[in-house]
Amino acid sequence: MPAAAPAPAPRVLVATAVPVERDAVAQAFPGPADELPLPGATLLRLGRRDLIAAGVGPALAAASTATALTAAALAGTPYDLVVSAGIAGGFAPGAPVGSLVVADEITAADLGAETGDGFLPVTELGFGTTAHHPPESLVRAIAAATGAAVGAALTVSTVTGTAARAAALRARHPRALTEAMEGFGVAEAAAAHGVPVLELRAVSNPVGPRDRAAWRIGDALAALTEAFGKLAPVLESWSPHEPAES
Ligand SMILES: O=C(O)c1cccc(C(=O)CC[C@H]2O[C@@H](n3cnc4c(=O)[nH]cnc43)[C@H](O)[C@@H]2O)c1
Repeated sequence: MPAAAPAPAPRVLVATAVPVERDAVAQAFPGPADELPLPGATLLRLGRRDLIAAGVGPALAAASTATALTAAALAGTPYDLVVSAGIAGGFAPGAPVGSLVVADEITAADLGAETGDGFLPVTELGFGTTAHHPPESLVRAIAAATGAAVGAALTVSTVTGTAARAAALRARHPRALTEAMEGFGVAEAAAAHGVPVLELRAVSNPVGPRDRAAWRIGDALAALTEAFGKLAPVLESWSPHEPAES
């Protein structure tokens, strides 16, 4: 009997916030790129990987990601995996500037209600969800290939600018390694389509008191390019058999 043909590499959508992050990811995938206009955003197609600068913040990131997922599904070429990627703030000491983090949990850290007794997550108000969980085996494989630390990636709508807020977030989320603004929005869109999600972040600044001089965006973008270079073979050999979670 002839050997079965190898499964095609998974179709992957990488959603960054801004074009400079998208271009840092694209540098890891040499070859010609096609541009495909969508409502509100443009896809950059590099083989079986599509890259989108989905916008800053969870709402725009969710809308753009959902548009790309829907367009792919309607074209009969649905994605197998969505990756939220970009720069982030890092919580000390686990995620120093320049380091890489792959999320085993993507958490909406400020989705809820403030009360006299503290913050209540939206789930305790009886709504929705506050966390998505990427496929465990893929997270482990990516950490091994890239040297990324594994932990929770927080998504916020307001960038932390004080030590007190950083401490409050860490008290509520002791496993948090990063803070960024898109991961949960991207994950909500992926979950609505039943597609697994990852979040990969390169740390550009510490989470804490506002200090623009301490930002190392260039270093973080270079770390992102290097990480996606190491990630490519892992993604290509990954088989999307682990069920998507919510
Ligand atoms: O002006 C400031 O103080 C300031 C501080 C942190 C981030 C910003 C941004 O406008 C960048 C938002 C953009 O980058 C990601 N990002 C990077 N670092 C962080 C962070 O510490 N907390 C939240 N988001 C961060 C984020 O995902 C956005 O795409 C301005």
